Amino acid sequence: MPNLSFVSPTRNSPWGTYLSQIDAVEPYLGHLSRWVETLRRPKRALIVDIPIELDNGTVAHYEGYRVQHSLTRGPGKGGVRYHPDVTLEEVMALSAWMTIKNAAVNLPYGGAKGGIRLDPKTLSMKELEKVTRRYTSEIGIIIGPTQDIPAPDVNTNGQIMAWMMDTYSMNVGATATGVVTGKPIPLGGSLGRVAATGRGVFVVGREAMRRLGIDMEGARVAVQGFGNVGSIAAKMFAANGAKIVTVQDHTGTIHNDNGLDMADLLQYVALRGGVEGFKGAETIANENFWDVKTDVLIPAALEGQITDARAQRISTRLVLEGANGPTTPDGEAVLADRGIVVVPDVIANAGGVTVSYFEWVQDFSSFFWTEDEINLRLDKILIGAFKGIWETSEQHKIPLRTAAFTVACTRVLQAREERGLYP
Ligand SMILES: NC(=O)C1=CN([C@@H]2O[C@H](COP(=O)(O)OP(=O)(O)OC[C@H]3O[C@@H](n4cnc5c(N)ncnc54)[C@H](O)[C@@H]3O)[C@@H](O)[C@H]2O)C=CC1
Ligand SMILES: O=C(O)CCC(=O)C(=O)O
Repeated sequence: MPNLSFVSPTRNSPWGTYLSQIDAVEPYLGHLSRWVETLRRPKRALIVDIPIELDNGTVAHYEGYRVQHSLTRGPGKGGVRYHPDVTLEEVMALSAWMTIKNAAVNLPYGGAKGGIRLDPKTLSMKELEKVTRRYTSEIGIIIGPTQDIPAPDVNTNGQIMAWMMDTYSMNVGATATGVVTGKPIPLGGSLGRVAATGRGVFVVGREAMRRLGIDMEGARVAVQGFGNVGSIAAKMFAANGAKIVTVQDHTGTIHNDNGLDMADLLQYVALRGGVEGFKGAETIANENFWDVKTDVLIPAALEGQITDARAQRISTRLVLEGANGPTTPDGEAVLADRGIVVVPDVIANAGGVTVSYFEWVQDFSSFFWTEDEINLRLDKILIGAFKGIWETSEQHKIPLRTAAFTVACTRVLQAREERGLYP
């Protein structure tokens, strides 16, 4: 299985999952399959040591990464994750999924991702700021508004982006708003970016439901992960008539067969940091999340959640991937056998990077759009991209994931071919 000396993926690990997705698309690439090997290796991977002085006076070292999987269609683009389980292999896979996602919605970017192996909940704000600034300086040699543009991902947000933008700007001696997206509005952030990924999950989900004949009104929805992506997707599904029956986050799993009250739950989570203990729902065992009968299941937390064993138990019609890489190859095979449709991450959660692109364009032109303009353009791009992927899936009789990869990899490899190889 290992195709590179510096990682040891397994079949269902993130990079192993990505490689199996590339294997699946290869037969649909025609003469471009000659170039497919470029997709099986990252262009560039940087590992950095991040030493900081903690509040108690001791020195701690953290491991950070920035991987640029592809720069063929434009600058690298993709988020930065803070999590204790972050590894080089995971960041490689996340960066590769950015290449595919950006091409699937036809944004003029390659793909990149970054991360720091740490638990931000154990750090004070001051320590978090130090880690962020040091990490930004260390990766400063490969990022920049026309080179690679980070953004928020798990456990990072507008504040982290503000520190990154400020550090990079200090180092280059000029304010560089375009170096990161997902910034606070006063620093050149875009209206609509915070909600964009969750909004996109809803918009793409609604399109898929329409095609599959699933009524939005009363549809039973379960959501794993109630952070930026999961909470906003859940709110939009509920606002459009669906019933959010089950929500799981890192604190626990709650269930209400009549539908959870989203306004109350959002307020509760904002105050308490998690869903555990929410009144108006029963608490169920975490593993039972996978047994709840639903019409739509939205994994919106981490990779590798839908394993073979869980896929056997899932009772739903549509899996809508808010998270990156939530379904393992073994899990996906079982879902396919059972006739459960999967709308893949590379289109379902592409709303965030699409509005990041709008933010980058607005920063370059110093001309800012209204939220209505942003949402209109976002919906149009996602609906158009999903239509193309759906039609490709019907044309070749292939799953939506392979169809999305066919559209995206064709764009990347066409660009690769036209650029040529020689320096
Ligand atoms: N923020 C963004 O714009 C985008 C995020 N994504 C992906 O969406 C997913 C979620 O990201 P965000 O919402 O931004 O992160 P977040 O940090 O805002 O929220 C993460 C959520 O996952 C939950 N979670 C963590 N570990 C869990 C576990 N073991 N079991 C159940 N729940 C768990 C947390 O409690 C939290 O509710 C990730 O896969 C990320 O890569 C994809 C596209 C864009
Ligand atoms: O907004 C961005 O640039 C990237 C978001 C991201 O990391 C993702 O789509 O997974």
